[in-house]
Amino acid sequence: RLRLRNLSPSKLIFRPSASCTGVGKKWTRPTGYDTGLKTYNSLTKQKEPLVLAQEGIATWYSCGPTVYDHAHLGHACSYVRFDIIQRILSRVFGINVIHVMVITDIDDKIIRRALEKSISPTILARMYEEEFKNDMLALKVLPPAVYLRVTENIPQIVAFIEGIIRNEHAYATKQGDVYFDIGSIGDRYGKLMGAGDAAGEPGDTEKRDSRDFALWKASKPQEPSWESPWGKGRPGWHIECSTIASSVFGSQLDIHSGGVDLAFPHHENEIAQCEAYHQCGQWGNYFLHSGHLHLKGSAEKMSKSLNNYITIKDFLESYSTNEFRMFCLLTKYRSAIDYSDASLNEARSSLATITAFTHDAQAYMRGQLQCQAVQEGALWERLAETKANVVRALADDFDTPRVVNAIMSLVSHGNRHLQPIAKPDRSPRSPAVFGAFLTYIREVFEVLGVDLLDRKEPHSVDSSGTLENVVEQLARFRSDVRAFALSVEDMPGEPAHASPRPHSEKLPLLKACDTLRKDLASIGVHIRVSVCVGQWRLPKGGRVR
Ligand SMILES: Nc1ncnc2c1ncn2[C@@H]1O[C@H](COP(=O)(O)OP(=O)(O)OP(=O)(O)O)[C@@H](O)[C@H]1O
Ligand SMILES: [Zn+2]
Repeated sequence: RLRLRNLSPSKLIFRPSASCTGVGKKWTRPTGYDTGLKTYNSLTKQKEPLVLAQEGIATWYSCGPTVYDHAHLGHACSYVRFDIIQRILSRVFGINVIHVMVITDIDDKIIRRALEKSISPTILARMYEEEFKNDMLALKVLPPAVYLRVTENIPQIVAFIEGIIRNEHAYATKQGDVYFDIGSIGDRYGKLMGAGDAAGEPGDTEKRDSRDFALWKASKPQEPSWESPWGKGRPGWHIECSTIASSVFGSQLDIHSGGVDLAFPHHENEIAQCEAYHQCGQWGNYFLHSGHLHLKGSAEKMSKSLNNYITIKDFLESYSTNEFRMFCLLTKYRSAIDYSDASLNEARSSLATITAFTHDAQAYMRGQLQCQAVQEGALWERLAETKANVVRALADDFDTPRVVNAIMSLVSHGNRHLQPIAKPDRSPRSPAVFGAFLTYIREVFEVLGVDLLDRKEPHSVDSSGTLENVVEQLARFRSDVRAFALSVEDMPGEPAHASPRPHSEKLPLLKACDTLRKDLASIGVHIRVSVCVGQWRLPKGGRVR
């Protein structure tokens, strides 16, 4: 253990004071800082109060991708969902999340794919790692505090295995493999998912128990390998995560995350290794698992190995980052999610409804949209209720569908008051409360990583900004012309009580205004009839097609 500490510089920077708790198989509620939130813990299969070892800090380890192919929407879904949770923890509840992610840059699939392509496994892995990071940036996933590669942590992994052997929970075989000795921890194996498949990994006949899994694999010809006390070889899969998480966070971890497929055997084995190495009863306090993304109608998850995937890049040709996030927000992070054009269109249309409301609220605030008087007090109350409901939903296992529902209901409430009226009305106006609706809705989505302002690349901001100005000028001009056409002068010889009608000479002007409105509508720019100034709405993306 001392050797590992010496080899791991990150330990010098951050070492939590709390040590791991718990004995036996049963989960022990951690001691420390109660966040007031509840989260579903796969260790207990129920929601538990989220208690962190240190006030205001969450140590979080997540399994990263195995980089041998393009990242797909399954990955996107898992990492976006956890990004949303981390944003909620930090931006709503003020918790500093220290997130560490491993990049699996050596394993059987990488070696196989590199051989097929006749390139080195390192080159292959770096290529797809870079692509993964760029895809995550495109999806606005906040990067972890640090990415750590397996191949850059081999001495730490060797030292960690030595520690487990020293504690008599692992053994080396004559062939130069090292196995975890499941029998040595008795019935404590299986605290996450149960004892699992009795057959275990296929392999060495020198295994003491068929369930024993590899910590170190003796090298085969043509495979990358590293020196070790057991001869040349490379790490098994699970040991990378136990070592890297421990090298940064020590013997105790608040939160561990990954897709649900990783719960067994990967996370189960990580737990066994860490508790054997640190000689403690509860290394990771909370295990969070995200549900799988499936192509609609398919029972299988989207997967590189099944070759049934859509890459993130291809997806972003047709849909936006905001739309993908909204698609993720509409389901709970733990549930399986069906991918189809219909579900993406539902996300698109929810976003469009919210954006339309923000435009209408702005038009109302500018005085471009005239509506009937509103009961302002009731609107303020409604806003306060929504705020409280949103925080309650977020604190209840990060229930984002409930949050979206609460916001949609606020929007439809606001929309009911923003119906344009055709006749001037001198009743009092309430712009401030609509401003409050608008900023609150923007803030909530900003926290969740959806940018309602939809800021574009600089060049498109310019062109859409110019277009907005042109359309605004046009709407104003049309509105002035229309007001003039509708104005009624006293006509000599007509009785004062005659119903006011525009002069017949002005009728072509009114017709032209109408035609302009219809023509603009056909290209997606909607001018809503209002007595004051024309209010218009641009099509999505600010482009006139
Ligand atoms: N279809 C999916 N839905 C949700 N999460 C997924 C999906 N596919 C992979 N993940 C998650 O993405 C993360 C990285 O996965 P990894 O690169 O190890 O993929 P994998 O499961 O090996 O991929 P594949 O099955 O495509 O080969 C893991 O947490 C995994 O659970
Ligand atoms: Zn892992």
